[in-house]
Formats: sequence, C-alpha cells, structure tokens
Amino acid sequence: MSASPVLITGGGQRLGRHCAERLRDDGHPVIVTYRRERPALEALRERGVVTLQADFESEAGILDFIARLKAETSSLRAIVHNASDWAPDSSGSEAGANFERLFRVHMLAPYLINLQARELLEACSEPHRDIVHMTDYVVQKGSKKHAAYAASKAGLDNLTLSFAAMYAPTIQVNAIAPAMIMHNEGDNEVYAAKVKAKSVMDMVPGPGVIYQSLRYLLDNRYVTGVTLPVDGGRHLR
Ligand SMILES: NC(=O)C1=CN([C@@H]2O[C@H](COP(=O)(O)OP(=O)(O)OC[C@H]3O[C@@H](n4cnc5c(N)ncnc54)[C@H](OP(=O)(O)O)[C@@H]3O)[C@@H](O)[C@H]2O)C=CC1
Ligand SMILES: Nc1nc2c(c(=O)[nH]1)N=C([C@H](O)[C@@H](O)CO)CN2
Repeated sequence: MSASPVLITGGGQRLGRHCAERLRDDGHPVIVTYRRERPALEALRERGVVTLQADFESEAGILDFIARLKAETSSLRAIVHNASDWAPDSSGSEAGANFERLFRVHMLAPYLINLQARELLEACSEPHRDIVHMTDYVVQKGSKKHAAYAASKAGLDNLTLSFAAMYAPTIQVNAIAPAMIMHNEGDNEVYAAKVKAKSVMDMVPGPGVIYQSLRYLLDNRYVTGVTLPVDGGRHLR
C-alpha cells in the first residue's frame, strides 16, 4: 500500500515550501495548498508535490478545500497547519474585518480541517499520524502591532490541547512556536539587526530549524499536546 501524504497548508513559499521539499527528499508524498499560482509551485510539482488551491479567508473557502482534499486522497499521514497571514492591526472601520479574517485563517481553518479530515488520518496505515499547528512565540507575549494576529495564534495554540485530548491515542497533535526564522522581502538592515538581537542566540536561522522540529514530532510516538518553542531563547532577553 502506498504511503499516505503529508498535507502542508500554505506550502508554496518560505517555511512551508522548505518542509515540503525536505519531506519529498525523505520520500514522503506531499500535498500543499496555495492561494496564488507562481513558479515555485511548478518547481514543487516537478518534485512530485500535489498542489491544491485554497483560500481560508471564508468558511465557504475552507469547506470547499476540504471537499477537494477528500477527492484527492483517501488518507493522510499528517496535517501541518502552516498557512498564515502576518497582518498588522488595522485601524478604524477595518479593525473588525481584519480580526475576523485572521480568526478564520489561523483558527477556523485548522479547526474545521482537523474535524473533517480526522477520517483521512485514521485511514492512514502507518502507526504514526500527526497534526502540527504552526503558532508563534508571540502567543506568550502579545504584540503591540499584531494584536489580532497574536490572539488568533493563541487560539490555535489552545486548539492543540483540545485536539490532542480528543484524538489520542491514534493521532498526535502538537504545535511549533517559532520566532524570527527568516526575513521577509523589504526587511531593512535596521529592522533585521533589531529582530536578530531579540534572541540570545543572536541569529536568524532559516527554515531548516523548523524542519528539524517537524521531523522530531513526526518521528516521536510519545509526544502530544505540546508546543515546541523554536525561538533562539527570546524569553531570556
Ligand atoms: N517566518 C517566521 O519568521 C515566522 C513564522 N511563523 C509561522 O510559521 C508559519 C510559516 O511562516 P512563513 O513561511 O513565514 O509564512 P508566510 O507568511 O510565507 O505564509 C505562508 C503561506 O500562507 C498562505 N496564506 C496566507 N493567507 C492565506 C489564506 N487566507 N488562505 C490560504 N493560505 C493563506 C500564503 O499562501 P499564498 O502565498 O499562496 O497566498 C503563504 O504562502 C506561519 O504559520 C507563521 O505564522 C511564526 C513566527 C515566525
Ligand atoms: N505568516 C507569517 N507569520 C509570521 C511571519 C511571517 O513572515 N509570516 N514573521 C514573523 C516575524 O519573523 C516575527 O517573528 C519577528 O519577530 C512572525 N510571524
């Protein structure tokens, strides 16, 4: 029987893309979701990655994706909820819409996908089945400029506990809480130096440290309901 795929939402770039490529290198079938077509997706397809379009801004979009996921595969080895919108807080009339959108992308989508794709994980013939939520160090601290984003990631962090309790012992549910892993286009040198100095490890490590953490969770059959901090010791500053 062929191996069941690992689903990575928002896998068309940066951390999700890196993990998709590394999982393919390790021989895993992989499905990624994307919103916007681009050359990186064609490169992933050439490596055998299945790509499914998905926009989690609305419940209808989430449910439409779930239906297409079930048409694509009859089982899943793991689900990595990586898709995310690091939107700053909006002012005035846009504040509520911004908050609701981030709630849907970071909480409603993982919640509905976990509920409705449980049968796909249970259908996996391998002994390990995993759900991994990508949260954020900021869950512990809050954010003056990304309060809605931080709150929605805190909700996702709490969903880790609920789903871990609900789905044990057949499915493990954990989270990874990164801090500054890689720069964004447009980060100037002043900002880059400021964020680099926030971790006592004094570095911006790149996505390899996230794949190491994901690999640990996928390979360990006795860890569930935990959040792995991958933040360079931000709490020590
Ligand atoms: N990078 C970092 O330093 C840190 C990252 N994290 C977390 O790690 C994870 C990966 O980070 P990173 O790679 O930088 O993430 P990105 O900001 O690159 O976003 C990943 C993907 O999310 C997708 N996405 C955004 N909005 C939606 C939506 N409404 N519906 C569906 N997909 C959507 C995008 O798809 P598309 O491009 O196709 O539109 C994008 O490719 C995220 O959950 C992030 O919050 C946490 C702390 C630090
Ligand atoms: N979806 C995203 N979430 C986050 C990103 C990102 O690029 N995309 N980046 C960060 C920052 O690196 C922040 O950790 C710097 O302190 C947070 N979340």
